[in-house]
Amino acid sequence: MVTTEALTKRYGDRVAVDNVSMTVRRGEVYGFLGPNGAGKTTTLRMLLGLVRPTAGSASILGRPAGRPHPDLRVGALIEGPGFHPYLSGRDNLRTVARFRGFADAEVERVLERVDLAGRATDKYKGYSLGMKQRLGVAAALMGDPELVVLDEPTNGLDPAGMADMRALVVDLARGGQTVLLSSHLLAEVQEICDRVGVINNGRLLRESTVAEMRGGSSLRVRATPEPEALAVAMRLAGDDGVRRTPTGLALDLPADAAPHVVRELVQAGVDVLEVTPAERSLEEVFFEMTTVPAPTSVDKEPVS
Ligand SMILES: Nc1ncnc2c1ncn2[C@@H]1O[C@H](COP(=O)(O)OP(=O)(O)OP(=O)(O)O)[C@@H](O)[C@H]1O
Repeated sequence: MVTTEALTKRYGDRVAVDNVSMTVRRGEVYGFLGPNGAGKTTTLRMLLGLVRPTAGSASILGRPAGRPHPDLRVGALIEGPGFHPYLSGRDNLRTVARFRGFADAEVERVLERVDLAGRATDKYKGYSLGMKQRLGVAAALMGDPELVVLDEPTNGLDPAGMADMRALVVDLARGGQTVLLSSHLLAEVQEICDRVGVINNGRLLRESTVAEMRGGSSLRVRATPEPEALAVAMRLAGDDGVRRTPTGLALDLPADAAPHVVRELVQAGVDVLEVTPAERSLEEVFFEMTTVPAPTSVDKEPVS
């Protein structure tokens, strides 16, 4: 649905997007993940033809990015919706629909889709932030696009608004739409995305499925006495497959190995207090990828 090759955008000396090559596949929810200023919005703007790349190329639904085409079924919400405060949600969407050549029936369809039909006659200025954002998504959904691009769709929303937006994204994907969304929220991406591209300082650090990004699962074991437990753990998971943690041992074994581990520990006379399957969160992985080693004391400014 989307591919970019060495896509780059410079603003003067500043490189906002640096050699980004990414792929979004049909039917997936792709999370473009990175901290503020990482280059997410600039990349999305280039895909939509709102900003011209300095170098590299991008294609969207098989066509070069940035060239409008009547068959190009792409809907987008970039950097918050711009609606008229004194018009109702419905009238705002009707204005958009007229401009884009859609019938009023399409307005009703998208209002239903984002669960705003019941509040469609309320003025936009009276909407909650979550409703405003959903109205923006409704505008993006006109014409039933194959690809929906959403820039930080949950930014600034309260927990209920975030949950509504996440549910809406999952619902779009279930309905067959491909969703490309940006976010700085790892938990959110972990929850709703199939694949993730991690961007920092303009560079794409990694692109993979959420499961691949998090790596294999491990088993957390609390058992006593620990030296005996450690010996059994190393026999089962290998010398490199066991780590000591503040609460016990972490074994690089899948969750379904738990019964076997428990049996072996008990047979060795070890008391098993707890065995829990654990996966690394995307957050842990992200920090591993993006953390720059702290400067040594020699590099530090003298304290005055
Ligand atoms: N029009 C512009 N002129 C100059 N610099 C820009 C412009 N647009 C973006 N930048 C810079 O490019 C970098 C990437 O910005 P971008 O908005 O793409 O990041 P982002 O990941 O979307 O972050 P945020 O979540 O804060 O929007 C930032 O350093 C930003 O200051």
